[in-house]
Amino acid sequence: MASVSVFRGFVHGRCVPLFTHQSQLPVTSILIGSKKLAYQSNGLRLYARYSESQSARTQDLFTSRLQDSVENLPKLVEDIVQTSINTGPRGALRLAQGIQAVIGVGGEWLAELSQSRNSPSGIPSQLQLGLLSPLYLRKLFERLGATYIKLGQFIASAPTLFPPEYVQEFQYCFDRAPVVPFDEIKSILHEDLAGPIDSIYEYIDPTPLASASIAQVHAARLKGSQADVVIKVLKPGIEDVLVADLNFIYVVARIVEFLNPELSRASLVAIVNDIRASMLEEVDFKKEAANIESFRRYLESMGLTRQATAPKVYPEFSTKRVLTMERLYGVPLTDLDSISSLVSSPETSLITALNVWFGSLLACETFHADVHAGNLWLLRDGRIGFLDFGIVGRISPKTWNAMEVFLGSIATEEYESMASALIEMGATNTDVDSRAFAKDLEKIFSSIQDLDTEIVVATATRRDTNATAVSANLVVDERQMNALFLDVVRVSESYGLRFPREFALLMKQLLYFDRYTRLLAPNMNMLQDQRITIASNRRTTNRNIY
Ligand SMILES: Nc1ncnc2c1ncn2[C@@H]1O[C@H](COP(=O)(O)OP(=O)(O)OP(=O)(O)O)[C@@H](O)[C@H]1O
Repeated sequence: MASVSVFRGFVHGRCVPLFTHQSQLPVTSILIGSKKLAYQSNGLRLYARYSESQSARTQDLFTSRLQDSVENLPKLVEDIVQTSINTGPRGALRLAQGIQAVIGVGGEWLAELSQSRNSPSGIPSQLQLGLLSPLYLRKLFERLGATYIKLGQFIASAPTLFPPEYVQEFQYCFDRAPVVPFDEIKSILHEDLAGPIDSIYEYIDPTPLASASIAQVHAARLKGSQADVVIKVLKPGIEDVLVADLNFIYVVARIVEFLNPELSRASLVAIVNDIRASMLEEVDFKKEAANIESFRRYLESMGLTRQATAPKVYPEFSTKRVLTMERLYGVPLTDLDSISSLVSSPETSLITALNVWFGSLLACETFHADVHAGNLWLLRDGRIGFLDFGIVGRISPKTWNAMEVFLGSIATEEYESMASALIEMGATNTDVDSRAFAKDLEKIFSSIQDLDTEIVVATATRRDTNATAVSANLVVDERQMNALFLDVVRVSESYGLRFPREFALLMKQLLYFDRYTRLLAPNMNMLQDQRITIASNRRTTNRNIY
């Protein structure tokens, strides 16, 4: 029977040659002498070199790891083959582009290196790690395009997960992406829209309003109604690039998780799968148009159109790659100076934004799941403008009920209800010891006393009575807040809980809103303020009444 060599891998930190061959033997593990261990399962046999000096416990661990590996190997191979088939020829093209990018940035690094060799101060630290140093890795990501720029943005916004020098350097990934020439944009419009472009648009500004990683946005005016619009155009070839890159990243994650099963606890593959699914949704503007429409319907049905809006979509001039929508005029919610010149109370605007967004969690089919400052504006007419519905989440009433209890319990420090809310949300078949879980959560939250905090004191004077009210609020460093939530997730996972994607999406939005609160209403507590309609208020109100 012929054996097929698969690859060399690491099992429990030791390099082992892995290979398979056909066999019909039942599942067994055999230690062959002191040097070799064989394990047979599912018609596969796997050998590993092994040393006598290992302790019995390590041998057991080793055998069980090996057993897992063998069981997972056929699925891994099948997955890799299937993913390669799905990727098709674009995989080869992307590989060539990848090599070109590495050669390009590698060349820059070599040139700088040879220059600094002659300098008396020696080789600067930013060159020492080669292409893995923050500067060159960021340059490489930029050359590799959309997917990696998005990954770069992820690194830049996750200071708790990545070293500060990388977080700092990858902030540049939020800058403008390379501009697609207007002629290419015009030819996409020409291909996608029914009828000549001049018969639809009176005018299109050839200089883009924005050039992001996936799309480019141009200001325009419609022919008949003379309405000011923007045209969001998907950058050419972006879908192929995303499919090839995300499939590649998925395969790498699968292999890494196979070689180091410890990582499966951090659900590496699940994270990559989530990123893959949400990024591929973003490249279909028909979906984005449908999300905007459902948000507008929500505003209409709740009577909120005077407080907030999302751009009206022109479906007759929109396709999968082109989105024509009403142009909004406003400033990001973080531009405090401009906001103060538009409204007398930035705090009221923030409360409106929070109420509209919290309300959408249940009353709208989807919720906006990317409320970074570029997507949340204060409009010139004082309304809140929600832009960019590329990433949305859906939350079931059951998850939201549990989420309400969770948020309420943060404010009231009730760890038993926090534990049962998390158990409710995190799908698991195993019985969770909720008391022990509550104790662990309490430990995490009691560490909040060790966080760097700052007390913000605000005063307000009533004109009629001249009475002055003083309020104080504890402000916790944003990074530490992030770390706190990660700790909650980590400890929950150690109890076998797996949270739905919505949980992470919701937490991320809360962190954005937390940032806006610090800026626009530093003396307000988002989770406890009576003017904001979320669970914790209702719970507190009820408790006060009864
Ligand atoms: N309806 C609109 N009115 C005015 N400006 C708009 C409108 N839609 C988009 N823009 C401008 O274009 C920019 C990019 O748009 P959008 O966020 O929808 O694209 P994106 O590709 O999803 O960007 P990113 O990936 O950075 O979130 C916005 O930040 C805004 O400046």
